[in-house]
Amino acid sequence: MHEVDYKKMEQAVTMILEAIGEDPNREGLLDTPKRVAKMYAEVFEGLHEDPRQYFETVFHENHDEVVLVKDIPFHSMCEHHLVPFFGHAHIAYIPRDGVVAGLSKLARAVETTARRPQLQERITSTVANAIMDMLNPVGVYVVVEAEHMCMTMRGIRKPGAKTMTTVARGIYEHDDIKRSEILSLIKM
Ligand SMILES: Nc1nc2c(ncn2[C@@H]2O[C@H](COP(=O)(O)OP(=O)(O)OP(=O)(O)O)[C@@H](O)[C@H]2O)c(=O)[nH]1
Ligand SMILES: [Zn+2]
Repeated sequence: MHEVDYKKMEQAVTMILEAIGEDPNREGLLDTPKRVAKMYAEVFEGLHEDPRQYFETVFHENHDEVVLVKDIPFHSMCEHHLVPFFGHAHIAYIPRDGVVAGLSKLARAVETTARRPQLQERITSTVANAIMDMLNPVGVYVVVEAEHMCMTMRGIRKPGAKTMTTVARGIYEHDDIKRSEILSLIKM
């Protein structure tokens, strides 16, 4: 388990406040470095976690059609600007030989993967690969939609712009009908 260096984060936040011309000693800012350090520790707590851990326990159920968990909300931090991006992940897979995961574990995999400096594409592929590696399903299709604050509050300033990323593995790589089925279930 990697220990977070709170002291170092507090010093860094104090330096940022000084650098923008603030007075880190004024009353309202006195506890800010501590709060920010705690906040970063929380939003980056998935950094040294492996989402595959959630699929170590599996169940056996005679279900050979799609399992889709949709509208899984997540928050992450864009690795380029360290500002939030957030939205929803949708995860579909077709079990092989009746090997299914606990439903909450799909959401846990998203949560762990999102809680580190990230790119939306990498969240999408990391989750898909973890399920592929651990459940060996017939196919996995992961769709992520998110709004990036780095495109909203700064830079290009386009609030409302949504980024969609998809990763298809197994049967979904070559089967557009199966992919369309998932996309229409997501829209329902
Ligand atoms: N592919 C990808 N790009 C991202 C993600 N989050 C942020 N970005 C982009 O990362 C890019 C960084 O571009 P740079 O030119 O290095 O940085 P910048 O000058 O701050 O860019 P602008 O945002 O265009 O002002 C920007 O285009 C962001 O929109 C992500 O999850 N995936
Ligand atoms: Zn960004």
